[in-house]
Formats: sequence, C-alpha cells, structure tokens
Amino acid sequence: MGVFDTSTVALTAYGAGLVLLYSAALAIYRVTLHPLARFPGPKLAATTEWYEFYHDIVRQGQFIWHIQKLHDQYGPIVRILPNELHIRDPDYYDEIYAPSSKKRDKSEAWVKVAGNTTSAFATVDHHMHRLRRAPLNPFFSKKSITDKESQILEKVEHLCHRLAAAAGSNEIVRVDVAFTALTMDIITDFAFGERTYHLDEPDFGVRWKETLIAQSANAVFLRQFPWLWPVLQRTPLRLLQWLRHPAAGLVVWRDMTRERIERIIATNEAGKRAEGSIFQTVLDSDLPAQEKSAERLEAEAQVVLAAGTETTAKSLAMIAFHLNEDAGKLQRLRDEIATAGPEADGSYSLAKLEKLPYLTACIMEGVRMMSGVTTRLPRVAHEPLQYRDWSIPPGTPVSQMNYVVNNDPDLFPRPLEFRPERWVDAPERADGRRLDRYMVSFMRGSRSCIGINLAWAELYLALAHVVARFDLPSYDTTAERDLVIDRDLFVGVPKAESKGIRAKVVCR
Ligand code: HEM
Repeated sequence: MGVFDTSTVALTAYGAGLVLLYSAALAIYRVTLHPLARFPGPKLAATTEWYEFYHDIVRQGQFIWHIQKLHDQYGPIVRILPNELHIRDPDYYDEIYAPSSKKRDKSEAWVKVAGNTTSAFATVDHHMHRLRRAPLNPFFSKKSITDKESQILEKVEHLCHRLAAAAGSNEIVRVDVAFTALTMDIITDFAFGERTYHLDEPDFGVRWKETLIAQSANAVFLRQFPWLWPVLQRTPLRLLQWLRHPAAGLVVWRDMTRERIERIIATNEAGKRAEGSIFQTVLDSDLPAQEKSAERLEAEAQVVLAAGTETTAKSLAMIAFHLNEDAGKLQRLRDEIATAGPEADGSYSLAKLEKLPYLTACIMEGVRMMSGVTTRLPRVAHEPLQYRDWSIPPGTPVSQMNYVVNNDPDLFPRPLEFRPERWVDAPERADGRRLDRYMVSFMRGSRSCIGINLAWAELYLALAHVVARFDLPSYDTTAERDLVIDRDLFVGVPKAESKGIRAKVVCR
C-alpha cells in the first residue's frame, strides 16, 4: 500500500470539492443577492476579502491608493470588499463619523488591528466605548492639559538641551526620532507617573520608534490573520530575538507596559496612589471591577502609548523639515514667535503661542500632511444611511479616509506642498464653510482622537522652542524619499529605503 490509500485520496478530493463548491456559491451570492450587490465596484472586490490582502500585504500598504482609483472609475461610493463600502465625499464625512448622539459602532473585522478587544479604541459597541472612554476624558480635557504645561515644557527644555549638545559636537540628528523621544517621555510620564529618559539616549531610543512602526505593520497583518498575534505572544522571547522577528520588540514593549500597570495596581492595593497618572484616574472611576483588571488596563495603556507618540512626533519632524527648506517661511514664523516672548526664564507660554496665527497655520499644515491614521477607519450605523440616491443597509461598515480628505486638491490645492499660508489667507471656502472643518487628521465624532489637546500643546511648545533656538538644515533628506507617504501601514510611512529625517543642528 502507498503512503495514501485510495479512501484518503477520495476523502481529500471530496473535501476540496466541497470547499470549491462553497466558495463558488458564496461568490455568486455576494455578487447577486447580497444586500450590497447593487453598489458599484469591481466584481472581484465584491467576491473575496483576498482583494484587500493582495493590495495591502502583497503590494505592501497600497490599498488606500487603489481605492482612489476605484473612485475615479466607479464614482463617489464604491463596494471595496464583500461587506464594506467606501465613500469619497468630504461633505458626507460627519454623517459617518457622527457625534455620540448617533450610534456608531466600529467594525468587528477592523478592530482586529489592535491585537486586543478591550481598549476603548478596539471596542466595537458604541455604548461600551462611551463607558470605557468616559474615565479617560477628564485627564485629556483642555484644562487638565493646560495644567500640565510645566511638565511638557520641562521635556521640551530637555530636548533643546540635547539639541544644543548635538550642535556642539557636530552630530547629525535624526529629527524624527528626537521628537519621538520627546513625545514618548511625555506620554509615559502622564500614563504611569513614571519618568523615562529616551531623550538622554545617544540614538534617542530609536528602537522604540522602530517598535511602534513594527506595531503598525503588525496591525495590518493582524487584520488579515488575527490568530497570529496570540501565537507570537506565546512564542519564547529568546526565539523571537534569535529570529530577529519584529514581534520581539512588541513583546518587550507589552511586558514593560504590563509591569508598569501592575505597579500602579499594587500601589493602590497598598493604600497609596499613582498621582498624576492616567491610570490612577481610571482606577478612581466608577467603572466596574472587571474593567479595572490588569489585562484591560494594559490594553488601554498600549493604545495610549502608541497613539500618543508617533503621530505628534512625525508632524513635528515634517514641519521642522519644511520650514528649514524655506528661509522665508522660517523667518516669518520666527518674527511671529518673537512677539510672544520669551518670558524671563527663556520659555514661551502656551497661552501666548496659541494666539499666533502663523504658528497655528504651520501646525495645521504639518498635521494635515502627516494625516494621522492613513488606513480607512470604518464605522457601522444601526439605521440605514442615505448617501445621495444610495440607501446603505444598517450594519454595513462604511469609511472615508482622513488621508484622502486631507489631500483633496479641491480643498487643498497642491496638497503635497507645505503651504501654511493656505490656513492664513483662505480660512473659509467659497461656500462659507471653514477650511479647518476638512482637516480631519484627528477625525471627528464620538471616536475622534482623545489626545487632541495634548497633541496641540506638544506641537505649540516644541515647535516654538526649537524654531526659536535652532536651525535644522537637512542632511541627506528629501521630501520625496523620506517624508511623502509611500505605504499605508495603518499610519503612513515613507519609502522603505528612507533613513529618516536627518539634520545638522545649529544654535542661533
Ligand atoms: C498629531 C497627533 C495625533 C493625531 C493626528 C491623532 C489621530 C487619531 C485618530 C485619527 C484617532 C481615531 C482612530 C480610530 O477611529 O480608530 C485617534 C484616536 C486616539 N488617539 Fe490620537 N492622534 C494624535 C495624538 C494623540 C495623542 C498625543 C494621544 C495621547 C494619548 C492620543 C491618543 C488617542 C487615543 C487613546 C485614541 C483612541 C480614542 C478612542 O477610541 O476613543 N492621540 N487619534
């Protein structure tokens, strides 16, 4: 008898036949009887989820540009996957990303990017999300962040001190990593009440920036293969490190986060408090006990740390690069900052900086170009949504991409150019709508960025202090290779051959 007897072969063929038959029946159902069957889009996208896999995994983060091409071909509403629609119409944005009075869930399939199900970010259900977000809100309110100005300023001074030292030693600095060190030191302090000193590290702790990017890339993969993260998490760390697998950094990061959360819980159990920490606020809240478990707080902490670091840092690096490429813009900004200080101690106050129109415009423009999360962020409504002649069935994931709205040439002519003037000269559109309504990097609605006040405070304080004190002429850095978004790994990243945004540092 051979390795396989005839009954095994027959059974395998029978099984394969059944799978083929089921797949064919499913494909026919999806293009004929499915509730989305009448929506425009390619038949292949309507048939299989592998469509996204091809554009995002095989072609490495290219689905967002492919969706653009589909809109050019099929119009403003397209069926991009068997169960999902995408709309390209900035004036319909608020219907999808609605305020909390309208129930909007996240999509079950989509939240798998998070690798957890219990952070506010990864929570599918609208009401559960409100419950989980509520205890975080007071910490991130405008007043609360304003009260933390001196803590932020201390870290900004630390960054300036490091930059001054780099100038003295003619060091070439990776500006993007330096800003990541800044935002990471700030958010770790706020999250856990613990100080970290990435700003002191010779390379500004570049491994953590790489870990965050690996986390984003992992997120894209997890959406396709959600079973993978639990497997990687159970793989011994030494093996991952030996394999040089990017998940090794993520596991170290997870363990560090867990230890910090456990320390805060232990402090509370010992009758003391982790004052000033986000998670003390959560433990003080009236959330039920299971919502205060170490597992859940760890999940929340992972999101807060990742979300609170790279987005703001990347915006700062982009703004610094573009300003240093254009002497006129840089001088205009410096002249304006000079009207706001410095105070007797050499620092600039947040309240004064917030009133400066050109500084505000530079930040708006940098955050617009950075775009935050580039991947589509679908929402699920419980009522039918009416878009023009289309009635979208309840329960359908629908999205618009921030990246696409932020780069719409009708709203932002020549969108790849850094032009802060567009915010100063034309804050309103011809129809009377304000332009800032369409800068959606922080999103809008009930799931919008909770850290927006912190991000703005960091952007104002860091940009003003660095611009006032240093020139950062670029070193072997081009917008085309090192800044322009080339791949969508949940957040936008430049070309693979980029060596980062690098500059010489010159004290003024
Ligand atoms: C320029 C800076 C930033 C941008 C562009 C940005 C963008 C975004 C976007 C687009 C979302 C929505 C994601 C979704 O719908 O799934 C989000 C959510 C979030 N952001 Fe930010 N963010 C920034 C800075 C920050 C900072 C400094 C923090 C501080 C911790 C933060 C914390 C969060 C958290 C915790 C969420 C999840 C909120 C929820 O699901 O209720 N972000 N952010």
